[in-house]
Amino acid sequence: MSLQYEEEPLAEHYGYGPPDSFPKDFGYGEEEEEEAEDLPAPADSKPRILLMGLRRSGKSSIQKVVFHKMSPNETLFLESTNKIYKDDISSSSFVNFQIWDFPGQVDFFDPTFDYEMIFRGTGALIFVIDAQDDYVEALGRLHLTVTRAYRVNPDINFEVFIHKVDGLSDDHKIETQRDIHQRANDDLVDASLEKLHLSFYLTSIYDHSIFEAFSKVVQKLIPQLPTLENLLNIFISNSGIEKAFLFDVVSKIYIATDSSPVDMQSYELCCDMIDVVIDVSCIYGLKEDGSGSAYDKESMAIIKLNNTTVLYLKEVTKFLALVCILREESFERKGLIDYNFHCFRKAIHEVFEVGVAAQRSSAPPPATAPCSKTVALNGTPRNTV
Ligand SMILES: Nc1nc2c(ncn2[C@@H]2O[C@H](COP(=O)(O)OP(=O)(O)OP(=O)(O)O)[C@@H](O)[C@H]2O)c(=O)[nH]1
Repeated sequence: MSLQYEEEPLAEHYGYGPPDSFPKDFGYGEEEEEEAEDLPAPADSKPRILLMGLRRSGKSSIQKVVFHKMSPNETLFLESTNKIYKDDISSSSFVNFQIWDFPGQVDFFDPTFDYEMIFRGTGALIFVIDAQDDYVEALGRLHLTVTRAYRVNPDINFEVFIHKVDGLSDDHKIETQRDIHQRANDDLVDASLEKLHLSFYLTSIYDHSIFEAFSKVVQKLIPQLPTLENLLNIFISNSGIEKAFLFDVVSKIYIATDSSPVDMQSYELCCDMIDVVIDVSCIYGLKEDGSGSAYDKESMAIIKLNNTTVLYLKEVTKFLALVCILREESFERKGLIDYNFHCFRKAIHEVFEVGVAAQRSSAPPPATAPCSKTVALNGTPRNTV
């Protein structure tokens, strides 16, 4: 990557603009693109993450902020969604899913709304509740939605985002979460659906909580997660590193971390580092004619903070970066860290190659078969409906 001055706006290269400017090719070049074409997956057969909830609860904002780099303030001008918006993000992200954003007023009794087909190919259903509003109606809708979905596909992960909590005090946040948790689960017990598990998250697009919550949602859908965690544990313990995150660079959601607890500040620090690296790279890293990529095999960065902490970022795959937090003393053994990283990177590639091989050898299921999970090129499961 050579550092050259580039006059064109950032949006042209890294999707800071409207959704259409999101980079289609965030990778290194044709070789890997061709490999991807070996495994065609019709858009509609990709596993889905559904975003549902009442009108104006914040569904489109979440999708735009997390996957399209829209700034939170811009979401004030989003128009109401009036049909299902399918967003296929797999060409620019490790997250090989379609995100389906539903209009607030979905009617399950409408015969044109084939909810069985929709829920059958769904990996996760995110139900968004506006915590700044009266949530009684939202809870009724949540119950109706999850019970319908569960009957069609009990394997769906049900995730509830208690959203817009930026407007609440800390006490109010906890109280709201407790109340929503209690009422939603009581409704399920009344319907004899104790087995249906709901996970709750407090989220806001105005801080990193929405990225953290999305990270957890996506992690549950990655079959290789335990292997990735193990590899990260081995890597950090042999390298004197305190914390390591494996990031999907484009969305800044972390797809795995070592097993030490995640503290929000460390996560935010690593997210900010990715922003800095990509911004600098967009301005100074592209060729004069605008070709090249803001993130490639050469991408790496070291940031030394004034509190003897070092942040170290290295490229792992076309979509993934490893971001580590370590002490300055440990960074003196950079040679060892780099050697361990080399082994770690190789192992990650092997993990995903096994996934690709498994997918190649498995015969495609018939079109009418029930949902079956295979593994996609980038490692995420690919459900076929
Ligand atoms: N304070 C705050 N406002 C938010 C947050 N997320 C979204 N909003 C605002 O909520 C409003 C509605 O957001 P949308 O994303 O359009 O909601 P939606 O659920 O997609 O609405 P429909 O398309 O009508 O179903 C917008 O004005 C957003 O700016 C948040 O985390 N905090």
